[in-house]
Amino acid sequence: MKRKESICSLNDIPGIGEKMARRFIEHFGTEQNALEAILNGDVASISCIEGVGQRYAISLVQEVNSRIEGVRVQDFLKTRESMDIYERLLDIIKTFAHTGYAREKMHTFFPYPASSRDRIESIRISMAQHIEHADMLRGNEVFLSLLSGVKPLNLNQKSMKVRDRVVLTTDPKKLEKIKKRFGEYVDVHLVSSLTDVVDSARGYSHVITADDDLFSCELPEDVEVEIVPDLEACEEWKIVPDNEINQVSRNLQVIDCSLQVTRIIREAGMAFLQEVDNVTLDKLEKTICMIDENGDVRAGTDPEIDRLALILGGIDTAVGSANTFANEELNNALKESQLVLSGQDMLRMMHDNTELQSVLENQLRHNYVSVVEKARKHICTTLCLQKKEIFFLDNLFPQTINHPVEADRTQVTVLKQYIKERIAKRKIEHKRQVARSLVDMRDTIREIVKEVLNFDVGFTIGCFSSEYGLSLPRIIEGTGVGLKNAENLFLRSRHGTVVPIDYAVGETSFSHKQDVSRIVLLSGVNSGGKTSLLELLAQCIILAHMGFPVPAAAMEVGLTDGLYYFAKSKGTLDAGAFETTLIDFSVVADSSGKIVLVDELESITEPGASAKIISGILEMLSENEKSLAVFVSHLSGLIMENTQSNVRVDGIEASGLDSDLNLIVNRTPRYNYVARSTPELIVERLLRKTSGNDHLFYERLKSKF
Ligand SMILES: Nc1ncnc2c1ncn2[C@@H]1O[C@H](COP(=O)(O)OP(=O)(O)OP(=O)(O)O)[C@@H](O)[C@H]1O
Repeated sequence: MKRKESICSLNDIPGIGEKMARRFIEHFGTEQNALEAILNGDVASISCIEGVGQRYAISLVQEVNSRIEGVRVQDFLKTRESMDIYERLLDIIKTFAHTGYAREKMHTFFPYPASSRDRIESIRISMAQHIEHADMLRGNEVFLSLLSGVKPLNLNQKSMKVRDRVVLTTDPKKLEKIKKRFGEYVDVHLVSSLTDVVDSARGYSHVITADDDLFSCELPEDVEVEIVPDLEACEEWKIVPDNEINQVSRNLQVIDCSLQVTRIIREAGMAFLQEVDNVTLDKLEKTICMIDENGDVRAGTDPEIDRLALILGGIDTAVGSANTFANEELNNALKESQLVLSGQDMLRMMHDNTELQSVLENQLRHNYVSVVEKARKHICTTLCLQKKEIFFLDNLFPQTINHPVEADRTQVTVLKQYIKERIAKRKIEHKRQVARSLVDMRDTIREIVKEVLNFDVGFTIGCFSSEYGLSLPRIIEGTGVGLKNAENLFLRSRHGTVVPIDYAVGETSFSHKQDVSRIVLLSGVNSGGKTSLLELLAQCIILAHMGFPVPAAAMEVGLTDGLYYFAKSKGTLDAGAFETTLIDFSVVADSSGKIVLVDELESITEPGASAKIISGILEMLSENEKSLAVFVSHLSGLIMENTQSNVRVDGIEASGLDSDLNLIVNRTPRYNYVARSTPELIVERLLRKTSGNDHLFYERLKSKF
């Protein structure tokens, strides 16, 4: 086991060089955030950093954990195959995660050796709560879909420059300071005359200044300047509320889902995130409701902005229908118009064209004025215009009579511009309000999202446990493993149902007739379930040492220092590979506590020699009081002939074939019983399934038994 270390900065983490540290800081915003992500095991977020894959992220988090806790994954999982079982277990558990965060964080759970009993105990304590949470909420579809919408906050995006805002100052010294603070987000200009101010201001919808000296002069009516005293020291949300809002708006769905998840957990009666009270949750919900995903003011949250937006959106249509209305009305009036001229009038007109024009115009003016006035009023009522806005339309229709009547587009454009500026100003105020609240709630937001993500970590384990009906094992003193109604998870996830097994090795209260043999040979029928039982033992032992519940109705286990699982080798090995296998096994000779599970080691060489090697290994193991071993073998008789030690032989036996020609197997081993491999049953099955030449072939083989 390694010495415990403390990690206080990215520099303390081996493997993170300067370049990588920069990427971490860029991604997480600050070094503190980056460090927190690593220490919290946020594999999902770390994997998103450019040039960091999931594998690296997992190994980095594991490495840091192992430095802090002084334990590595390999400390308990002593062989590649035990590591494989652990990884296959994780694959099953991970399918119960609702967030990528929890899915990846599962890699930070691993089995601890007996020396880390405190760590195992503390994880075990939290399990009851995880299972309770899962039982209450795993059937709640709304909750599950909200939880799936949560992911780590995206805080690494840089704020965009706001193009329609400018800060003006008359002081070159202030200019530098203001530029330094806000230059990245808004334009900052130096002005020295009223003309400068007007020129600068007209290009922006919002103008801010720190100095009131120059601006006390008379500004044109269309130039509005906001004076913010002590600009260098004022809060950022006043000048660029957009920054604070954008941090939230790009995470809006995540925050909203986290809020709803928090509420549902609490409504289910569970204590969750107690440091954030419901009043704060309400306030946060109200605040985030005021903005949309683009950081804009959400429609429906400010009646004045909504009114102005309606004007902007409806003005073209309203003017269009006013034109139509005016022309129709005028045409109707013209139809009924007649002109009666006196002789004198006629004479005057003959001499002067303008006279004709003025007579005609006088005749029509009354109709024209009343029609265009009606049309103009129609626009004002349709768009609910207010006094100042109506003023822009005073001259919407030309004074001189034109036919067809056409509203003056430039008037409309000026009104639109005015409305746009009003909206921009109003939005600034609205955004400032929102940003100010968000600044206060910045930590709360992080806390909520973080806690919900961590909730899913426990919830994942809880759902896994509830789905498979797992139970927490009882930790006992001494060397032993006992299982009641245990079910191999790999078989269950593949086949759905399996036959539950009772089995015990060593000193447990489940042990058969007080038999406390620690070293066992497991014999039995082909395809009887020996490998599956060995795997089942490994699964339960690994999960128990992780502090997790196990796939058994009950389990007793004495904690051990390491698990050695050796899977079945694929055939007789050549000399080199045989030597390597023996070297692999030499590790079992040390005096540490260990559980050794071995599947058909005999195939490494010829049966006689294998039996001798296996008996030698068993003898060594039996001499170590703290070791426990189960060796699956078809050579139990031969091995027992070669050993002097106290080795028990158990057996899984088949009693025959059922009507469908399947083996009738008792999957639970019989204690102290050498079960035959009964290959004759397989031959029998083939015999009964075939006919003709094949049948004759199997008949011949059968006669040999
Ligand atoms: N407890 C069980 N419940 C249901 N089916 C089981 C159980 N154990 C094993 N099986 C079934 O039996 C098959 C064979 O099991 P397994 O490979 O463990 O047998 P084995 O005894 O190791 O065989 P061999 O001696 O040929 O290596 C499994 O694939 C599985 O389908």
